[in-house]
Amino acid sequence: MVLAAGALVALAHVGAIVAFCFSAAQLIAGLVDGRSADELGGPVIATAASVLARALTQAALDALAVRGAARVKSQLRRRVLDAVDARGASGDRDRPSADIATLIGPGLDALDGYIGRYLPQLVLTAVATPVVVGALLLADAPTGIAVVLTLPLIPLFMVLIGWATQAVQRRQWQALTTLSRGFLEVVQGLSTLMIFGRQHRQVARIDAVTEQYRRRTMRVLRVSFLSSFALELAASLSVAIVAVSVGVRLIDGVIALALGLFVLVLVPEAYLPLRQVGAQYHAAAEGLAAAEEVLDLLDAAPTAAPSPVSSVERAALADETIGDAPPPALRLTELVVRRAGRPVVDGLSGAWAGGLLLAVTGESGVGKSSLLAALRGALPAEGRIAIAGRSAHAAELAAHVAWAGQRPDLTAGPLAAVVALGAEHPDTALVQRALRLAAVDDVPADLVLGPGGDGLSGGQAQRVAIARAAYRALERRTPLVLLDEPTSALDAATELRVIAGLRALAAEGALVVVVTHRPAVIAAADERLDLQPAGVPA
Ligand SMILES: Nc1ncnc2c1ncn2[C@@H]1O[C@H](COP(=O)(O)OP(=O)(O)OP(=O)(O)O)[C@@H](O)[C@H]1O
Repeated sequence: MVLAAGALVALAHVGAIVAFCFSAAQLIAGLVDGRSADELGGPVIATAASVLARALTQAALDALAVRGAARVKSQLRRRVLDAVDARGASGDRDRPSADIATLIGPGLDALDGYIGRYLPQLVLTAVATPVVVGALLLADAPTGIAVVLTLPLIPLFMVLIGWATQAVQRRQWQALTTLSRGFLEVVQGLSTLMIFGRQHRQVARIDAVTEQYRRRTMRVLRVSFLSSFALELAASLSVAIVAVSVGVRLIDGVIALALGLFVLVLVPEAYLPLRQVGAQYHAAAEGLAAAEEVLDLLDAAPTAAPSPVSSVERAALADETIGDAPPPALRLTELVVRRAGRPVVDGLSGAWAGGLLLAVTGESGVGKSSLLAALRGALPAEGRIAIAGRSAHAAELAAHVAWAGQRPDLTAGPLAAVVALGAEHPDTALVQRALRLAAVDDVPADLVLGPGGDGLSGGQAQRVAIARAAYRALERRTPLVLLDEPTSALDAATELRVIAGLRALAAEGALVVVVTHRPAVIAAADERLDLQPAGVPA
């Protein structure tokens, strides 16, 4: 759509250029012939009008290009974010988050060059070159033929230069990615590095990567300048050939002055769009390297929301309405959860009623957090997950679940807003209740948390995260509450108070699933699910 509009405006633009060359040639020839001011009035007005039209159409072309680039970038950003979201907690060890941040930040910004300048220039060239060459052939066949013969030199140079450019641009892009990855790693691990007194070593590492990036950028600039020079040279030589032929024929009196001038002014316009395509190619190459990565990332993303339902389970999809007994809050049938292709939960089945505290135990790395991730729809799983008697697809699970992960991951803001995260109108009484259930009585109610829950101790942050899950569970009446090692940072007395709170939460009707290594939580649980390493019989 934008491209079609661009082609129309480009046609008007090239029309203005031809009109300008024609009227300017008429004007100059008229002046040389000593025509009167009255006779020259027409060409003056035509020249002024064509200059104005040229400027206006150029502005319109620029505006269309900027709008098109903004639209494509925002669509691509949204799709990349959706793709990252769809990967869920499965993570991607081949593509760290710093790479993704570079990709959707400076990477997609580099697409400006491709979409905002290169593509419009390509459209302009496709429209302008045939029109200008056609006009030249009509006006003066020998010049037209000379242009037709020399014009292919430019794309030839462009292809040769393009190969060299693409390689250096790609290496520059890789250097930028390495630089941001290294920088993010250092920033993330700065406190650890300082404890071990290794922070200064990182300076040299960042220095080295920055230096590499600088050298690669200079190489890109060198190639860019050299290629612009080569293209200019090719175009100038071609124009010179035509100019000499027109000059000789003017002296011989074979063509009129007005026609000769028209042809001479118009000839560079035949080469200009192609030359600019070459120049814009450099701006485009960096964006293309980024675009390739974006497309790779989108290709690698799961196309549809992963379904937890295997084909053999389709028959069992009907809602559970056996007798009058309430369906279990959670029923798992042959659940398989994979990490990096390897099943960590392999064929887990079971049913648990609401109102219970269920402790999920097992050795470190056995797959407890992965199970919770599957239950909240953040990790694709095979088999069947039924919540309150209804089979739930991965995309629906989050709505039935309240969750607190191993890390509190608190947001900044007043305590009540952090606890009532996502609620449009926080219920103050419910916030108080959630804070009591999570034993958060040592934090002032009016405390304003900094980024990442700054201002709280580790144990306090953990309890505020439990309160946040409790608020959601109470407000939305979620059948499932999932907590991943909620008491790992607590002293024994506080842990007992939190356990009492979790039991009270369960008494409201939810199934409270707690991943834990703590004996006190295991002892207080109504049921225990002890996960075994995949492949080992339970
Ligand atoms: N993002 C990931 N990509 C690939 N494999 C992963 C990823 N996260 C975890 N794993 C692997 O999956 C397995 C299960 O991890 P999980 O975090 O579920 O274990 P866990 O039982 O919760 O461990 P812990 O008690 O130590 O928290 C581990 O072997 C781990 O190496």
